Amino acid sequence: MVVISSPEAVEECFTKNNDIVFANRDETIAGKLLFYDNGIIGLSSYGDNWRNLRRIAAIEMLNQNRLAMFTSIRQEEISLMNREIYEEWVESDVKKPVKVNLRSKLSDLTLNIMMRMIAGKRYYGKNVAQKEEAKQFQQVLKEMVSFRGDLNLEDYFPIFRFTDFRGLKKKMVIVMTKVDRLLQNIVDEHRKRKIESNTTQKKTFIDTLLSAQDTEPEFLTDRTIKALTLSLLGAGTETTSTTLEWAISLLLNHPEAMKKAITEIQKVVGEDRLLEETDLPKLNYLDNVVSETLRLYPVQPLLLPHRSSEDCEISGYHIPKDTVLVANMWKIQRDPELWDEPEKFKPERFDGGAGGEGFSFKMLPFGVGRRACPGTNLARRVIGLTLGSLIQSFEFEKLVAEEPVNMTESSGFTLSKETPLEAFFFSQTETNKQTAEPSSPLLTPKGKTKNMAEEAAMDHHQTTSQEATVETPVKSEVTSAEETDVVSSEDKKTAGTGNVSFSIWPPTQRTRDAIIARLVQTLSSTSVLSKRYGVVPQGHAEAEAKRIEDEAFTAANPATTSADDDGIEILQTYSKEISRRMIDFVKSRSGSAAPAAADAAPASNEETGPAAGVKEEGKEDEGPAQE
Ligand code: HEM
Repeated sequence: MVVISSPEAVEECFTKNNDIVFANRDETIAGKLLFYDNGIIGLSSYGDNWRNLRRIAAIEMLNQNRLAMFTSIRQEEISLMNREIYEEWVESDVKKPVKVNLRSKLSDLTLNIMMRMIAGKRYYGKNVAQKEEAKQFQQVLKEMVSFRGDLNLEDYFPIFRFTDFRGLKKKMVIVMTKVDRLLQNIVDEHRKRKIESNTTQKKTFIDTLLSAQDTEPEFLTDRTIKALTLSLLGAGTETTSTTLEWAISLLLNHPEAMKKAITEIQKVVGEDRLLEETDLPKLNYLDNVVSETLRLYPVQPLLLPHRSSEDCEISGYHIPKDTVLVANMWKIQRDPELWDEPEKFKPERFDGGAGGEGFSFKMLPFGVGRRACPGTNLARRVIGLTLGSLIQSFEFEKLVAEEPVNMTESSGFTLSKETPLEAFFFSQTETNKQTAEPSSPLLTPKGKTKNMAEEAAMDHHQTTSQEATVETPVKSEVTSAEETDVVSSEDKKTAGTGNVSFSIWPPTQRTRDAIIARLVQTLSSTSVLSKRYGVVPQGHAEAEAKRIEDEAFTAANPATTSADDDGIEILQTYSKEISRRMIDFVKSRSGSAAPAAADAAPASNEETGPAAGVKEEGKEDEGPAQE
């Protein structure tokens, strides 16, 4: 094994021809038995299989366009986590901030984000639809993670290859059988839905892979799809949540930095809305905080082990084939020769960006070269957005005011905090807390609340062109109605068995006005709808928007629909009625025959499905979400 710990050596190993020489991975027993015979991206040997896996992951999931399509998932999940924290605080002792275990919250968050992007499923937190399946997933994941600390003697002493020391191999095979079954079920479920719905609509990562299966059947087998899923789940969740845990710990220990981050967010985003991903490029200090966290606490401090595929020379030394190469980035990123006050948390050192010339080969938390992390953009989006949203929505404090958060590092290949981070959270003053609304679904800065339709109306301002075809003013916030308990309006409280339940119908006048305003905007300014059917003059759009909303409100009222407990069905009807009327109006106005049905499909978040619009109403409006 060769360990390198200088930027010069890193450059020598991971550029030019040496980058190819060291592009192999070290094969392990765990990789063989738990990860499809080292068939996931991070463990696969350099060659066609690895190249294809990376290509597909990049094209179908990790490039900037695909990431932009999944923005709403990340924002929703972060909002849901914030809401959960908020509710815990509201439900706890009114006079105190609430103690929150951030490790588990952040871990749940990153798993939910990844699983929703991959398979449209959320398995953690309060709003879980498929509870039994979620339980199985959580259990299997726990079992997989439990192998992590195990040292496999077979990996180090070939003599043990043919034995099963401590029965570890057998246990791994059993766990892998469960993992495989679970993933196969998910793939089958997607395939079934694809056949039944007879649509080419591409939604989740697995959906796109199944479609691609038709064109690349030899490579994109079910096993490859499962291996890709496992690649991203394994590499993209804990890395991100652990970095977040370090970042929050550092901010708690550096109140002046926390203050600067808050001030920047207030300046750039303001106090009336929640931070969004599109704000991130303007939040330089927040970005510096993330970079400085990754410098001090790179989750993969030694990158992943690389293995040479042929003899080569490094710094004048002969390195034989099959040598394992480890790059000690932790050492380089704290080297006093390279960094001013290296042990200090100084986000300012990254003013001007961490990608600048001055940092090349001395700041590489994501690695470099052909085996570098392909998830860098996704990780930075999730970390920036989560960190910023938490800071913006809550005040948080250390458990013991006089003592710094314990920053002891755990042992092992991954650099995590030895003790899970817990902190006190609150979002307003004590007096406000007593009047806080427990139903608050989505927090706006520092605990102000906002109801879903308002959020939806706002959300559509940020909808990317890839996400939507036609914008509609109301949309469901989470995947399915079963999951949706997040909406509030008049907050009609009905005392239950000690719990409080809320109805989302009817919406407040403010909400209805927001929806009308959104409708006017959709009709009278440039949108996919107006591009196709023409822009409606402002005055006309205002009158029609009012009519459409009013008629939809009447049509959706419980007198004409079956009342449900929480109003979700009514809200969905309301949403559909608005969308239907809007489409009818623009079509009748253009006076033309209905255009190609697919082009007229109303907005639908890639996951939320038809709740947002007319999709269910009539075939003529059905069509694939455009990519
Ligand atoms: C803070 C978050 C993250 C950090 C610090 C990180 C860091 C790294 C590092 C150091 C490597 C190894 C590079 C090498 O061996 O030279 C790696 C590999 C990898 N990462 Fe990340 N990563 C993060 C998040 C993600 C995310 C979100 C994803 C995708 C969803 C991802 C997917 C991968 C994959 C697939 C590999 C294997 C690449 C290969 O072997 O070709 N990572 N990551």
